Amino acid sequence: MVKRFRRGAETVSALAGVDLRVDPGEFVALVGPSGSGKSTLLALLCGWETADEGELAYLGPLADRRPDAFGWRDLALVPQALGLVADLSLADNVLLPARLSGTLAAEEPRARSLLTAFGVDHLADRYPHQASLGEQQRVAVARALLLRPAVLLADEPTAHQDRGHADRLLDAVTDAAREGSAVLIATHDEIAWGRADRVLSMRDGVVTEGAAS
Ligand SMILES: Nc1ncnc2c1ncn2[C@@H]1O[C@H](COP(=O)(O)OP(=O)(O)OP(=O)(O)O)[C@@H](O)[C@H]1O
Repeated sequence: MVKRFRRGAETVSALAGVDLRVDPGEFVALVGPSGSGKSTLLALLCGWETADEGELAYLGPLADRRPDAFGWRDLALVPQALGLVADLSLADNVLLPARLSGTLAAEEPRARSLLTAFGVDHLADRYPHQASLGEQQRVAVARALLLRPAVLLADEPTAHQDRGHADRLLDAVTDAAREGSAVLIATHDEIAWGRADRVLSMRDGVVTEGAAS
């Protein structure tokens, strides 16, 4: 896939010909310097942006559908900016995918257990602005995991965490892959690279297999 952005007279080639495949059950870490195109790739994969050239195809039960029409059960994203809803409590943010899919009561126990696993259960009734950035990030990951999405995308999901909380998030992400999700996370966290099934390196809008030396 190729993606260019216009910046005044300048054209930025954010993705210069990216070719990748992620299978169900696989945990793939995407590493690369700032500005190399990681967020742009995730934006294409979730349907926020469209490629200028090339093709994005989801297979299996997601085949022949556009990602911008996917529900939270199909694809969940943890964006770099987290995207929590400011006027919902942290618990209600986690439960939002269930509320939108009409399965609120059924998912309440899982929401509670994710909040507990991520050490934010005692903050369940607070609003995002009343929580630290790291706590908000853990809530955003819990929301993404809630409905066990077929595709899980996350942009630097451990960026605001200490090692202990980062490891708990990585445990949950690894579990998601073991339960069948196709997982792709952009990360600078070297521990995450070690836990992934595969590492892809991104530089100047190009992806190569393996960690860059
Ligand atoms: N909307 C946009 N308009 C113009 N240029 C953009 C836009 N979005 C991204 N870019 C440029 O595309 C390139 C790739 O950006 P991207 O955000 O994908 O990088 P990244 O690898 O995710 O960086 P970081 O690790 O800092 O989040 C950068 O040169 C960036 O400045």
